[in-house]
Amino acid sequence: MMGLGTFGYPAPPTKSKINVHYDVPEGVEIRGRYCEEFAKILTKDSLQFVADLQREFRNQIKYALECRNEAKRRYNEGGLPGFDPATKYIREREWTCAPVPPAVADRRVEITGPVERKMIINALNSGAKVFMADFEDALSPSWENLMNGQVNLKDAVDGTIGFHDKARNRVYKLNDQTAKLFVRPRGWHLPEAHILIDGEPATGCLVDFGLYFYHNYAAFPQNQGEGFGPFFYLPKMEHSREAKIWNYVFERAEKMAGIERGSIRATVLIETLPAVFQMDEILYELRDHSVGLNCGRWDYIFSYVKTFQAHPDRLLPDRVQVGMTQHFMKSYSDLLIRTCHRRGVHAMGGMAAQIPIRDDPAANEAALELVRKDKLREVKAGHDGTWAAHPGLIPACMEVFNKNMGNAPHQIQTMKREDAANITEEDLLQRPRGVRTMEGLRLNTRVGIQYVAAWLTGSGSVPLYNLMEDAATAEISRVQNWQWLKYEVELDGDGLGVKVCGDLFGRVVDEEMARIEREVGKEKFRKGMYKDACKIFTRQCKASTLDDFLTLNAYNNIVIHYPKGSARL
Ligand SMILES: CC(=O)SCCNC(=O)CCNC(=O)[C@H](O)C(C)(C)COP(=O)(O)OP(=O)(O)OC[C@H]1O[C@@H](n2cnc3c(N)ncnc32)[C@H](O)[C@@H]1OP(=O)(O)O
Ligand SMILES: O=CC(=O)O
Ligand SMILES: [Mg+2]
Repeated sequence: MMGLGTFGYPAPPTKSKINVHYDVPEGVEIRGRYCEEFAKILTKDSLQFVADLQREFRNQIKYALECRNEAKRRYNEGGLPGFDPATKYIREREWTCAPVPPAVADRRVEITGPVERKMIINALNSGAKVFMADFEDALSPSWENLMNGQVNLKDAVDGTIGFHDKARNRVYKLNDQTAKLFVRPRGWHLPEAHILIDGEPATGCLVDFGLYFYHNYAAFPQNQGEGFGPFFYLPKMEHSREAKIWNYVFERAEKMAGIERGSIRATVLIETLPAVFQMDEILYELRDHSVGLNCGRWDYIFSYVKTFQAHPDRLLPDRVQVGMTQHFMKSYSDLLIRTCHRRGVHAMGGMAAQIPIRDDPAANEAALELVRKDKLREVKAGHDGTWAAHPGLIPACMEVFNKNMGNAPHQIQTMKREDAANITEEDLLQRPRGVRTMEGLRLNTRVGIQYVAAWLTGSGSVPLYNLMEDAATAEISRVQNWQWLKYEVELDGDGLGVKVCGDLFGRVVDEEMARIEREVGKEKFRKGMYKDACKIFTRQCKASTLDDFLTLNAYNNIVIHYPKGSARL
């Protein structure tokens, strides 16, 4: 029989259960490993709920994704994203979203992290107001990670989650006071290849949402939401039609659960360039279920490159130079604040990528100072809260927000930012300023390869060179390399005047692989997946047509079907 690890954490697979199957409703097939703990999540009823969502919304999802392709075609033919004249009435009329639920009125500092058991406990205990548990940028979506994540979240909502780190003989349990939980499902574009519905891979986010909602809607409002919830973050949308689907999904879920309409609340990440022109429209679609927007700054930068992939006049400078003070980034954050506050909901700031540096106090202080500066800019601009990547950063972020917001839970009424009403399409699209360097190319390459290597082995967020790296930051590295190679840009920032070409990139890849091997050590390099990662990353950087998503392209590498060896996607 499958044993259980300490505190109910599923133990590694044993042979005896390989041929045991999940009890599934008609039309549903599970191709992921069987585990008794997973079976408590993958019940017939919860799978029926996921299948119902899939059947009801699959055509709308397909259509929304086709519309993304259609928009891409327009941008590739020289078009620019902009405000939609057809929905001017939504932008111009006065209306507000439903009032913010009391449980999450104060969100001044939010911590994010993957749905890993120990990290969930640490994050909930971190002193942050909110924990965003991530099935997305911070998670490698392997079957094990996803299903363990569902087990962990259910225990977290029930308040029973615990963990025993045997190696360090350390026991983890929840404090009396914990952060409020938000969950971020995957984006619309990612399939779940281990669950087939009517012969097709399920939509990843419907699996994440459906299973989590089904198992937690009853306990959440009582334990976490003060009558509301569950709460969600929604990633990577490009248009309000995608928000409309989420709104239908929420209504459908509320109906199934017999809970009041508007119980579910979600914050939408504005992290694609097209979406910045749809902020009112997105809030409008979700007005009964909204609790704000968030500046997903890293994916936003990635999206700028992707949207302008056929516009060689809009190339990015080195990644490190594309910060929030670039005019297009500042305009995006200001307009987001104005839009949210006008509609009565939170305008959340984004993630500073710095993390604590344990072995170098001076470097640590410098990193902390960068975080403080970033958070000060956010709170003064009018953001109601911000993101931190690590528990060690919570006190510094909290101090900045406390000093500037005092006891007020948010700035919705006090920072209207009417001045931002004049922000134009040109402001939002303005070319970023800066230079390109060989070191920029090298850094992109060694970060990108190491991130993919981690992702292939199950880690979706990693510390690299004292920064947090996740799928969004890695995407910037990938598409920037692609863009520079495609347009053979001149590296104009280091006085060398070298042009990026295939030969140069090949040499950079070889040298950076050698550097990675030196840095991580021969043993780890040999055992890790650096060579596979290098293949995937360089292929994507050199592709004649830009892949839409690094993780979509790499996904087949982490799909493990049972019985082993059966066909993948
Ligand atoms: C662009 C975006 O989408 S941003 C949002 C998505 N990205 C993220 O959420 C990244 C979140 N952050 C992380 O994953 C981690 O901080 C990393 C991977 C960057 C660094 O993690 P580590 O190498 O484990 O850091 P470190 O060794 O300093 O951790 C110290 C302790 O803090 C814990 N910790 C670190 N980050 C977090 C976190 N975000 N949430 C909870 N606990 C955390 C560690 O588990 C460890 O706990 P322990 O002392 O009990 O063992
Ligand atoms: O999800 C957040 C981002 O910055 O991307
Ligand atoms: Mg993101």
